[in-house]
Amino acid sequence: MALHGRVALVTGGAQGIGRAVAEALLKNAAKVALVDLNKQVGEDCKKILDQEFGEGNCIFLQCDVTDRGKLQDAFESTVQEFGKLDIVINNAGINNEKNWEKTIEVNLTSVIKGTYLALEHMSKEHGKDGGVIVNVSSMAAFLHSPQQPVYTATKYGVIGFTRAMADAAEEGNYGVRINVLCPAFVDTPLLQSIEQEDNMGKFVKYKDVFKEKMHKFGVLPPSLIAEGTLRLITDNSLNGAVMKITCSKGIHFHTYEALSV
Ligand SMILES: NC(=O)c1ccc[n+]([C@@H]2O[C@H](COP(=O)([O-])OP(=O)(O)OC[C@H]3O[C@@H](n4cnc5c(N)ncnc54)[C@H](O)[C@@H]3O)[C@@H](O)[C@H]2O)c1
Ligand SMILES: CCCCC[C@H](O)/C=C/[C@H]1C=CC(=O)[C@@H]1CCCCCCC(=O)O
Repeated sequence: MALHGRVALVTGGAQGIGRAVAEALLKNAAKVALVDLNKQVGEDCKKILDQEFGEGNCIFLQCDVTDRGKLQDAFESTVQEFGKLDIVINNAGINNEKNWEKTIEVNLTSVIKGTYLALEHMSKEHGKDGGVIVNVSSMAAFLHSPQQPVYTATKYGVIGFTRAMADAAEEGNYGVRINVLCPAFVDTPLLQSIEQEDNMGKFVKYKDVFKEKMHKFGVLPPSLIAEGTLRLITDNSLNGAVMKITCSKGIHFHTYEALSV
């Protein structure tokens, strides 16, 4: 899929990985809806992106992705503003082992909601023209994190759901490709949450262990994650792909043994 003139919705788009993806999309002449809970950061981000890429190419929609109605409104506002929807990046995520139910709501349940809403607006089964969905998981789904058991579970879940939905989309001829992104540590504000007892709960005592892992494995720039995301969007051969991004191997793909059925 070429990006020029395409319309993308990015959840968690106000900062971090989501903002980097939004910038990369705008650089390639796509239109972007930044969907984020944080009003101030989101409005500031939009102002900067408008200055860099011109007005009319980006909107900010304050929305809690766990609120199904608000998320549906954000999808509808995006189509109302730009006339269509081609790309959805379900990126919003949190790290909270104390309020772990919230972590499941944001990191997994809302990715499922966002995927189904994306299909309502892009799938041929709904009379639309097709598109691409990228769901954001983590390398925590491959090198599980004893300091983040529920975060780890949500990221495993995003991979399983996305791979199953990609097969469903192919079998059902939705015209939509669905891929999953698994970055290692990335230099964003999310990493600061490992210091907070409010986020880590009883696991905060292991924060030095976590920092040692960050030192060992390295920390990626958000721009590299954006590069990988654009590849998942533009490479029409990719559906059900599990992209890993690490300091040691860069952008690469996880392969699964074919089940002998
Ligand atoms: N930073 C990393 O090391 C890393 C590594 C692998 C995967 N990830 C994943 O990448 C995604 C983005 O993480 P990040 O590092 O950019 O984090 P971040 O905290 O910098 O940005 C996340 C954004 O999501 C928004 N958000 C949080 N909850 C929301 C909600 N309920 N509704 C709407 N928006 C909400 C926040 O306001 C924020 O702007 C997450 O899914 C995260 O799990 C991050
Ligand atoms: C504080 C919240 C931020 C969480 C960010 C991210 O989702 C976490 C990933 C790490 C969690 C445990 C790991 O080992 C994961 C990192 C594994 C890195 C593996 C690299 C392997 C390699 O380089 O070959």
